[in-house]
Amino acid sequence: MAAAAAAAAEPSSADSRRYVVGYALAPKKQNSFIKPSLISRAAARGVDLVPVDDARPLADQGPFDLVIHKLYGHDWRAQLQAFSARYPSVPVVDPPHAIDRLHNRISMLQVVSELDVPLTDAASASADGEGHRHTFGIPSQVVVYDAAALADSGLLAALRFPLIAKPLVADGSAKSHKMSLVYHREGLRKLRPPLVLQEFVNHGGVIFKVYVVGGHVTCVKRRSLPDVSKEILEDAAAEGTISFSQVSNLPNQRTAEEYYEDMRLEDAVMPPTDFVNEIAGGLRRALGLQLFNFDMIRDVRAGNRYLVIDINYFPGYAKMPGYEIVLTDFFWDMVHKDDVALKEEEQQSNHAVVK
Ligand SMILES: O=P(O)(O)O[C@@H]1[C@@H](OP(=O)(O)O)[C@H](OP(=O)(O)O)[C@H](O)[C@H](OP(=O)(O)O)[C@H]1OP(=O)(O)O
Ligand SMILES: Nc1ncnc2c1ncn2[C@@H]1O[C@H](COP(=O)(O)OP(=O)(O)O)[C@@H](O)[C@H]1O
Ligand SMILES: [Mg+2]
Ligand SMILES: [Mg+2]
Repeated sequence: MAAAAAAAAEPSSADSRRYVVGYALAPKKQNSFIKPSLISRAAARGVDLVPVDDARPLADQGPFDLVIHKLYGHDWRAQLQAFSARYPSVPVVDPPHAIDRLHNRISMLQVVSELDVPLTDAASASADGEGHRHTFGIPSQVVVYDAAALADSGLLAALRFPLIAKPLVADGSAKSHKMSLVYHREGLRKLRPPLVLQEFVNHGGVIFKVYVVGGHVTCVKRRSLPDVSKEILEDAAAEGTISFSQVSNLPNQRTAEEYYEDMRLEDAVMPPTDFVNEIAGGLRRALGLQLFNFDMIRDVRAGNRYLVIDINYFPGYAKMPGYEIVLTDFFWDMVHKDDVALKEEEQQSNHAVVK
C-alpha cells in the first residue's frame, strides 16, 4: 500500500513544479555538503538547493518547501521560530530542541540506554551458531563537573582503566573533539572538567559509522583508535594520559602505518544489517531526528556486543557512498510528504468502498 502510494507520487512529465530547499549551514559544511554532484542530482528531480542568507531574516527569504540547517545560537533559533510561525506547513529539519540533546555527551547516550527496541530474531540472531545473540548498549561512564570530583574515588569506583575523557559539551567546536586516553589514576590530574570519563573498550581498531537520512540507513567501516595492549596497561612508567583530537594524530608505540598493516580494514566483519537498521530506527524515533549518524564499536571481549559511543547531528554525509541519491530522495520525500499522505488516505478510502 505504502509503495503504491509512493509510486503514485513519483514525478511525471505533468509534474513540472520545482521545489526549493533552503539550506543554512556554516561555510565549511556548505563546502563539504553542497557539492555540484548533489545540486545536479536534486535539480534533475525538480529540487533546487538555495543558500539561506544568515544576514537577513529567514522568514523574509524563500519561498522554501523545506529548510535544512546546522546553525546554533539564540538568534538562529528565533529565526526558525519566526519562520515556522509564518509558514507552519513548511518542514524544518530538524527541530532545534531535538538537536540540543546531542550537544551533551551524557544526554546523547542516555537515549541509547533507554532505547526500547525489542530486537527481532532476524536482527539479534546469533552469528556464530553458538547462541550468542547480538546486543547493544553504551560503555560505562560518569560525568565530572569539577576538579574536586576527579579526586573522588567513589565516583570512579564503577570504572575500569583505561578511560577515555571527552568534553561534556559536543557543540561542533574544535575543543569539543579534544579527547584524552587515561591509562592510570594519576593521569586524571591533567584533565579539565566538565567532561565525561568513559571506559575505553578494545574494539580491534575499527569503528562502524551508521548514517541515517530519514528512513535510509547506511553503515560503513572506518579506522579507529588501536586497542590498548596489556603491556601498556601494566607499564607503570607509561604516560598517564595521551591527548588527541583526530584518530590519525594519535601517538602510539608503533606508527599508525605499522599498526594498520596488521589490521586490515577490509577484513573487519560488518554488524548484521537488520541489527543496525533496528537500532537506527529506534534512535530516529527516540531522538525525533531525521539527519544524524552514530559511531558503534564491537567489544573484543564479547564479539556480539556493540557499543554506541557517539551520535552526531548532520554529519559529513558526502563521505557516505551514494550520498547524492540518498539525500535527493530524502528532499523529494519531505517536499511531497503531504501528497504521499493524501494518496495513501485516498487509496485507503477507495479500498474501503470496494470492500
Ligand atoms: O566535517 P566532516 O565531513 O568530517 O563531518 C564531521 C563528522 O565526521 P563524520 O561524518 O562522522 O566522518 C563528525 O563526526 P565525528 O564526530 O568525527 O564522529 C561530526 O559529525 C562533525 O560535526 P561536529 O563537529 O560534531 O558538529 C562533522 O563536521 P561538520 O562537517 O559538521 O563540521
Ligand atoms: N569508549 C570508547 N572505547 C574505545 N574507543 C573510543 C571510545 N570512545 C571513543 N573512542 C574512539 O575515539 C574516537 C572519538 O570519540 P567520539 O566519542 O566519537 O568523539 P567525536 O565526537 O569527537 O567523534 C572514536 O571515533 C573512537 O575511535
Ligand atoms: Mg565520533
Ligand atoms: Mg561526535
